[in-house]
Amino acid sequence: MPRVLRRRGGFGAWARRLAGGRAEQPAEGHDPYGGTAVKAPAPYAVRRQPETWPNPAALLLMALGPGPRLWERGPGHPEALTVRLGTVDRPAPDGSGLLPAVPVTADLREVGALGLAGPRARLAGLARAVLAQLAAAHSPDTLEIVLLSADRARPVAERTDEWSWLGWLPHVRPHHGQDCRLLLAYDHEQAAARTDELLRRLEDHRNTASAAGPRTAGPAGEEGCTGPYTVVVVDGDPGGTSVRAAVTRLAQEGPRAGIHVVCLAETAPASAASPVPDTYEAACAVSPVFRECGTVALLSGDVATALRLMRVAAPPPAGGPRAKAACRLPAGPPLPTPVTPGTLAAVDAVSFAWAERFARALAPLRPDGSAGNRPARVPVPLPPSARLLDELGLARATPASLQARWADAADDTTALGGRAWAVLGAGPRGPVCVDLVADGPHLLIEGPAGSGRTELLRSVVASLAAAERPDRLAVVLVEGRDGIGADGGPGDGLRVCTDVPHVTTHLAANDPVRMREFAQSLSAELKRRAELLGRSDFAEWHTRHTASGRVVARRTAASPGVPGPRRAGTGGAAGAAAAGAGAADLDSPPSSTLRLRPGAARRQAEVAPPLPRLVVVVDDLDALVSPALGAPGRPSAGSVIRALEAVAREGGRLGVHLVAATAPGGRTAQSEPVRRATLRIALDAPASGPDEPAPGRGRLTWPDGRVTAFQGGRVTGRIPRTATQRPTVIPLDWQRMGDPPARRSVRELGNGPTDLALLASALERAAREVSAARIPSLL
Ligand SMILES: Nc1ncnc2c1ncn2[C@@H]1O[C@H](COP(=O)(O)OP(=O)(O)OP(=O)(O)O)[C@@H](O)[C@H]1O
Repeated sequence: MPRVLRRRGGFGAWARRLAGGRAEQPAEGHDPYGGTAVKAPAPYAVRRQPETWPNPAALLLMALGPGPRLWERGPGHPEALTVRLGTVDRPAPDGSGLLPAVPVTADLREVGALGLAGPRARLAGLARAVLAQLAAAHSPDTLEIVLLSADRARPVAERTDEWSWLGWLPHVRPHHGQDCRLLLAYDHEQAAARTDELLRRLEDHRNTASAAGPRTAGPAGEEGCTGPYTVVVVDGDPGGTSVRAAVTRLAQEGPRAGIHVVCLAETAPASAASPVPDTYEAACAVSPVFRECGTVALLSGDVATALRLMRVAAPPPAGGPRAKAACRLPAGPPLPTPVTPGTLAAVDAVSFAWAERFARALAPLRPDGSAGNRPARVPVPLPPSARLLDELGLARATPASLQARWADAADDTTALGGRAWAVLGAGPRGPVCVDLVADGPHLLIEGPAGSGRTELLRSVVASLAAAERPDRLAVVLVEGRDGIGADGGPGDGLRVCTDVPHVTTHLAANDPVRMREFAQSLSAELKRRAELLGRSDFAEWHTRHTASGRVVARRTAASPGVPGPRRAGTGGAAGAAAAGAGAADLDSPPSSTLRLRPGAARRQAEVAPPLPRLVVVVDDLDALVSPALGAPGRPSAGSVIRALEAVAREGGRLGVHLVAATAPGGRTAQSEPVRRATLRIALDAPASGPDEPAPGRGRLTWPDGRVTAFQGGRVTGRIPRTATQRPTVIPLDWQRMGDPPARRSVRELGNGPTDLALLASALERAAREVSAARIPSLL
């Protein structure tokens, strides 16, 4: 037992340790290793409560449990990114003797980048101890770890063997869309890919920060970053000139964006034979990034079990002390040097076996925090394709999950007239969702042929339906072009959406009589709404009528054996409204050409509410504005356009939204639906090639001018094989884990139903469960 423990063991000593303060510095002026004796402010805390920084034994227990302290430090935690590097015995503040093994720590947020140097075996042990602490204290949501071990001075097999334990940590998985299986780099290409990803993040952070305006300065004069964090382990020389420059930039600017470099350099231990300045220069020669570290720890002593932790600063020139930053200027001759003597401690180091056991214990664990508690997602490159159901969070679209969403919408007092949320696809920070009520009322999709306009309209219909029940939101489909096939396949325009229970009407521009009838019905519906609302707008009317409890028609549950709720009143929309929700609110119904959907009228029991939201979805608007010569719908296209123009003008107040897709430019540019769209999407021309994204790539411009790029969610694809429960077994090759995953096209399950068909069937069952009344058709 160490002498100090024998002398000061027991509870008394433990209590005194808890009351500890800062580390004592060795006497100024005497430096057995020959460093420049500059009096430094105590750079690293030897702080209170040593248990804040658990020792390796406690760490392993945290992982194996897993113990309650696992991942205890969230973003912005006062001890976030603070690691213990060793321990020191020091006098108790009350002079009662020595406090044994008081932790010596470094806070990466304070030091920016941390350098560790020493003989390989001990250096690896220290690095393992540091990374294990970080992984135990921070969840993978809060911290990701990136390894760059591409130094060709050592054989790759040696490097992969040494770091193979790290690959088990959940923190090295690419959670932000990085193009690899694990955030590891063992060769130049992988190192370049990892640093490019991090530099993009840095850039994005800078853009976000400059958009947000000046911020308060955090520790070390940096803008405080409250996570998520990235620790980049740079083992030796990171590689060629470009990667070296990138890592240097990350070490300098990264801390502002929560990116911290931990640089490892293999050197002889600092000793009388290799004084501190020589060891430091040797480390800088091994890895140029070492010079960028704000604090360095040099292993020292004959067997390298001691550690010298030193702040790095410019040597004091004749004129007086200089700021550390000054010596980074290319013109400034003085190079940074560690401020000796620093703190001398006994090093923390763990074995490979310890680290592998620890990492494998963490491997199967995932944070269970609700999405709301998680740190903001960092922006990621857009995926080459996206599946709408995944973006909707409905990978398993069940009636129960849809009912839960509808119930949530019903409780939403800010969406009294019904939610109109449309998820477009995957964006840089998760799903991109527009709210036609708050950001609309109208949405325009422009794009050249084949850019995915029709598919995006289908996704809009599907996601609107997932967000609100069919008696509170109805959808009307209009195909501007007459080119609809008869097989009902995915290339079949908007017809594939007609199984969604919210869809009341489907019009194709191929029958002038029906088109004219539709135009009249739509105009009459606008008129009916205007009369019903009087001077109030849609939201006011719903506020009033929700307060008086008269809006949603309640109905008795369907008796067993009676076919579900595909039914409505027989008197047209206005008649149904009058019967359902208080005829006193209605003036005499306007002359109406509304007719029920064929086969929909079965029973009088359920009555549609009078004023659901209505979304008119129009594909190929340009073909309606300028119909081709000889197009069958040409004679009546004008009447449909006039009705759509009325929707564009007056729909916002009446709870009627327009979602239209068109080719850009031409005569449509002057039409009301285009001019009045507050939300605008521009889709890119389709491109072919293995690295090109699928159609549906575009940019959404919000009403305030912000632009969000997204990859449109596909909804007519078939369930991917990866969505099934079958495990995949692949050989583990650490060296290749940093490569982009093999690009295999997503194999879809044979001839199964499309995602849209699956969703439509779940929507239909959910509608039946909640006894949703059917909104009458416009035709
Ligand atoms: N988000 C998407 N993800 C994957 N594939 C898509 C996506 N959107 C569209 N596609 C595919 O691209 C092709 C063209 O799509 P779509 O018909 O929607 O384009 P469009 O702009 O309406 O063009 P057109 O009017 O000429 O048909 C289709 O084969 C469709 O399956």
